[in-house]
Amino acid sequence: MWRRRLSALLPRSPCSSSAPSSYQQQHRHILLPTPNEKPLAPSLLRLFTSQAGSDGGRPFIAFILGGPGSGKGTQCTRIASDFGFAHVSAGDLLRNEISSGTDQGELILEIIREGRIVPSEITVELVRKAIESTTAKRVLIDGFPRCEENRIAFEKLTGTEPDLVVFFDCPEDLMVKRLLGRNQGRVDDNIETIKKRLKVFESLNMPVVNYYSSKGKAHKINATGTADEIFESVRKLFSSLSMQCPHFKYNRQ
Ligand SMILES: Nc1ncnc2c1ncn2[C@@H]1O[C@H](COP(=O)(O)OP(=O)(O)OP(=O)(O)O)[C@@H](O)[C@H]1O
Ligand SMILES: O=c1ccn([C@@H]2O[C@H](COP(=O)(O)O)[C@@H](O)[C@H]2O)c(=O)[nH]1
Ligand SMILES: [Mg+2]
Repeated sequence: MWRRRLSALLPRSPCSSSAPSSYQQQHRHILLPTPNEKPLAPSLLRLFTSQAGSDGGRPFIAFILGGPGSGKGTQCTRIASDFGFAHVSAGDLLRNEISSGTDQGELILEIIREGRIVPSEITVELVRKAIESTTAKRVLIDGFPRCEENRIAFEKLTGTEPDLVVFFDCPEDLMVKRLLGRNQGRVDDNIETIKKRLKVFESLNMPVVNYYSSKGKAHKINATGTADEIFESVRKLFSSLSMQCPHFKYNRQ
């Protein structure tokens, strides 16, 4: 199931930047709010009573989405530690390819430097391998899918959809401030590339968030405030899953 040929499955339209689609405009309003210890909506509850994460099946998969600098990586580290998830960062997988000097490393570096999206053939395969090689029962996929083409390619190749999508909602000015202060030597943390990444986020990443919202899978988290404050909302969301869903057991093994 995880090993279908990706090139045959890719949709025709590439992940290229464009103005927000009418689909995007129409669906922005339907994100689910963060639960405040309230019961999950029936549509979400159905998702979490599936067999994902149970013995013998595939792991429980959560896509973690949000703009550049919205705090995905920061929050994923905490979720992984408190709720027993493996943390797969698509950006880190791509950066590993660059530092390993693989054939595709140079192409990936050029694309990341320009704030564009790496072809699905490359990223989906890296993400698939990472999921397949983990023994964890719960996996966070941080920063993927980046566009509808990525999403469709992943779903076709793996024959699966995420069980949960978390969207970190953050104003642009705050994201820019955080990125400029990150100081990790990333080639894309400069104002020119950041502006491009923000455009790509609006035009190509948001349609993915909106797609999963329309399917009742996406939870929006307010990503302003301190990392501790944001994690409090995150903790409520993941705790509510564990209370209501028999297959989402997060006690450390
Ligand atoms: N709530 C917060 N308040 C202040 N700074 C934060 C907060 N969350 C994260 N940061 C800092 O902002 C920077 C970006 O955070 P992080 O790397 O988690 O974002 P990201 O969404 O993973 O970004 P990217 O998409 O570029 O990988 C980091 O330096 C991080 O320490
Ligand atoms: O699925 C993905 C994930 C990332 N990229 C490229 O990498 C950079 C950095 O990603 P971060 O998640 O911010 O670490 C991103 O701007 C893209 O250029 C990608 O193409 N596809
Ligand atoms: Mg990150």
